[in-house]
Amino acid sequence: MPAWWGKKSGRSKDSDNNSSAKSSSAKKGKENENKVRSFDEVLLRNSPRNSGDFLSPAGNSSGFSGFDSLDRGHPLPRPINSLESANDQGQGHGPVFGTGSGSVSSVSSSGSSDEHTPPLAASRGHVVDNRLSPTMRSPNRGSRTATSPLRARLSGISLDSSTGDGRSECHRLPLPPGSPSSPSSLPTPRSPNSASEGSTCNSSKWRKGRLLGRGTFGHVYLGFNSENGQMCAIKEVKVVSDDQSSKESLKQLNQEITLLSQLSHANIVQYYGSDLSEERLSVFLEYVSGGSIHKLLQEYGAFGEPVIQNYTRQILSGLAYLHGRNTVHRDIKGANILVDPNGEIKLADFGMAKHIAYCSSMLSFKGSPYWMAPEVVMNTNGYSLPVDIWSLGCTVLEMATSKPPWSQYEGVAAIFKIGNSKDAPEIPEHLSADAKSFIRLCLQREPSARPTAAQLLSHPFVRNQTTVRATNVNITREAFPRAFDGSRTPTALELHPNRTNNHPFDRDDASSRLTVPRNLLSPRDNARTIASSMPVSPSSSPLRHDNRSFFLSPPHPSYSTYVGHSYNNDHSVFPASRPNSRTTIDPWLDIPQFRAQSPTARSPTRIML
Ligand SMILES: Nc1ncnc2c1ncn2[C@@H]1O[C@H](COP(=O)(O)OP(=O)(O)OP(=O)(O)O)[C@@H](O)[C@H]1O
Repeated sequence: MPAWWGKKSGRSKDSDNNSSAKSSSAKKGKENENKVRSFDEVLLRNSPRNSGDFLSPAGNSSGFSGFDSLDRGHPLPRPINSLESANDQGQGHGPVFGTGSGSVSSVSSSGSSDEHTPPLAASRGHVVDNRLSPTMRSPNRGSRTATSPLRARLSGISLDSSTGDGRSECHRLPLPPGSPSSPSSLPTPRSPNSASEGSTCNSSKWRKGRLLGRGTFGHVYLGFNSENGQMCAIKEVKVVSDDQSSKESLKQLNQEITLLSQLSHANIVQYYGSDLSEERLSVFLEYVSGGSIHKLLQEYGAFGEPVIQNYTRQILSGLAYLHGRNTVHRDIKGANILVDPNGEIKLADFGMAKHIAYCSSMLSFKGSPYWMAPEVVMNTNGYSLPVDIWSLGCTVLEMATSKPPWSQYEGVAAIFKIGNSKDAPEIPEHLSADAKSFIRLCLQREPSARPTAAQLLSHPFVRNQTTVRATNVNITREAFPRAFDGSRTPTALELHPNRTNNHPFDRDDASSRLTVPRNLLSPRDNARTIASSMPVSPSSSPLRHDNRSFFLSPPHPSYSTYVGHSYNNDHSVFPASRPNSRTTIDPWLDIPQFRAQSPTARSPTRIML
């Protein structure tokens, strides 16, 4: 039985609260407690029952684990000043944080990420100070100041702007370029105090516009600032205190806030601020108008290889930055990667992301099945940053074919295929040798065999700058291909005539082979070897266990339909006997009714345990 299953099923509110109580004496001050409570009060006030639903047996008013994890947090590594380190190899563009300590990560040393959700970053009294607008970005982004919401709280500053009449508190939002108080005109990195003093209700200037998209945990709207003409994306979750789904959504969004507020990179969607009212939690993000890769694939079909190369390189750049901060995204897929009109890629949806502090692996079962790494599915030894590399490989295949690997199988069957079979996903013949090599490297079943994001940035498939620039021009000029045109993909030699074969990934160079890890030399053979050592018994699959508490999120209704059988403790439908029961599956088909279901309704494709 995979270790995670027993762990999850053994988890209780009590244990959460107990562990919370233990560490709280060491870490939590009275003021933090009060602030944590203040959010619970919002929940409780909104509860029709206003009962003790959110009270732990110990009398702790912790609504859900996300709000009391101050007790359990671990310091994040001090961010690197991007002025020193920014480059395209995944280094930061650089927030400068106010202090070097006191921050809290979302993962504890216990390795059970679910139990360690960060405190509500947007809880009352939190003034967000990350005011950079997209238009204000410059390569020198290290000069910006991003004040972590949590830092403000830990600094002991009361920024509580609650009016007591149900109005929301306000958080600083992007100001217009050239504004006297825009970041560029700020004399120095602002102290939390100055943030407090300068707090004005900018969020009221943002007017909610049309719906941009819906996710599992909320809706995303266009935001327009009628005073300065700026736009942003507003991600919203309703606060309904007695609703499990709402609590889960808030927890998720809170997690996203905590992580995003500490990131700043050209290929990661920029966090601007957040706003908590009696009714909803809103997160203000950089608006990326081109939509997701998934949407582009739906509209225009599979991408040509130069576009895939270009996008992959940018995704890698964002991942290298993220991984450099010991943070794993855990849900890399086309639907979570946005594209701006210039072809610039932005990683989005950090609801699943986790910071890995003191543990080298995690033991929860989260992600989107088709892009999920084998170690996540099997999860006997935990998993870490390489799960994103696997998902990247799946995303490259998705861009090349407009479908994720194993999309011919229904969700549970796909999971079985990923976790329990020896098969490698099919790689389209039309791709170049470099592309195939890149995908194989990512899709190695043994996580430690996968190169890191930073290493992959040197792979010939993505490393040629000229090609990237040329591709960007093409994207601007021709938008996206109607469909993959079947034309011959230029060979690596044609693309890189001056390339010298002196890199570890250059498979033809005999001398370089000597310095390359064995697992990088022959990825296919290696994957086969590794795959053959994977557990293949269905009995070891998480899918086989009773008392399952995971749920799947919407976008793959074929999965949902199937899951309808498999999540009601009916193990007779285990996919081993089902993979061929439906031959044509559209993994993208959207079934709106699933959106209305709570995560505990066990419908969707995203899995959380
Ligand atoms: N910054 C943004 N700019 C433009 N559109 C966005 C932005 N963020 C999200 N969207 C749109 O909203 C949709 C849902 O957003 P997102 O995936 O972040 O929500 P979610 O609830 O976390 O979704 P998921 O189901 O993947 O968890 C996206 O697919 C995209 O179309």
